[in-house]
Amino acid sequence: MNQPDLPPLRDVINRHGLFATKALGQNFLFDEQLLDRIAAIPGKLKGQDVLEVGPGPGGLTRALLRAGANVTAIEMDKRCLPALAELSEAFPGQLTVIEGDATKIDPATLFAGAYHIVANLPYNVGTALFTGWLSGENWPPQWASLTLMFQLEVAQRIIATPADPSAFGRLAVLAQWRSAAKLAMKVHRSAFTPPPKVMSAIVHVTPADMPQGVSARMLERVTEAAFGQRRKMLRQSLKGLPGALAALERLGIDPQRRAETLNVEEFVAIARELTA
Ligand SMILES: C[S@@+](CC[C@H](N)C(=O)[O-])C[C@H]1O[C@@H](n2cnc3c(N)ncnc32)[C@H](O)[C@@H]1O
Repeated sequence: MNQPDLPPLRDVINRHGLFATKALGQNFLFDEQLLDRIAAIPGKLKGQDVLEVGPGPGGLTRALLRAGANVTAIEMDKRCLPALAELSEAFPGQLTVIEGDATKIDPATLFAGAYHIVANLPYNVGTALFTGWLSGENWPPQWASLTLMFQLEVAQRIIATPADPSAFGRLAVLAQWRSAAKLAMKVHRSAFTPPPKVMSAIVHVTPADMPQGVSARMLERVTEAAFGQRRKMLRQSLKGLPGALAALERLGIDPQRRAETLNVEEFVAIARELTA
């Protein structure tokens, strides 16, 4: 496919005066090879719908458009809109830009069918968006995959198992009980302008089967209680959740264990026992 000639991203930034703003979590990526590798993580995107949160000057957006995706991008920073309009012109009919706050827009209202979410997320809202996309009783979700940049430490919490007790917690259970979550790529801090203080990583998540007979809300209540007091034994941390101690007994789970020693399946089993 013929690709349009695009100016280097640094020129775009300079021409539009897009100096990075810390309050908006702006750390831009300029390395187009790296951006193409990120856009390849979800698999073939030709003709597929993609939601991008926070396109900024459009580095990742270009890569997604080059891969043939139809991109809907939500950006809060008005200053970026002229640069994104140029991209729209370069890839006719492939890019729709919505000016707004992604935390206030339900992606389901933007797409008729399945879509992928790909984003170099603003760190200040990344975890909230991620947990929102993974929550709710309806499963499978309308999104077909999530490909998201996080601080490395957050990425490690998402993919953690009880073998890594300091990282394993609510985020891991939420990301793994009905999805497959993997660390797709580590990204060095020097790849960003300006470089953030910490390293980053891209997590790739695809929906899996939802275990039968378990309410998502109940699982959240169990993990909230258990990890809310993670140093305490379950018999203490789950005491306030009606029926939880009896459920542990029925399941043969030792109430003297601590939350971080339970695997995802055990959390699911407890929530199932408590789901009416
Ligand atoms: C880490 S930068 C990534 C920029 C670009 N995608 C890249 O990879 O170079 C995050 C972007 O998200 C935007 N942003 C921050 N909060 C947002 C929100 N609540 N809704 C939509 N965009 C937001 C910022 O303005 C910024 O452009």
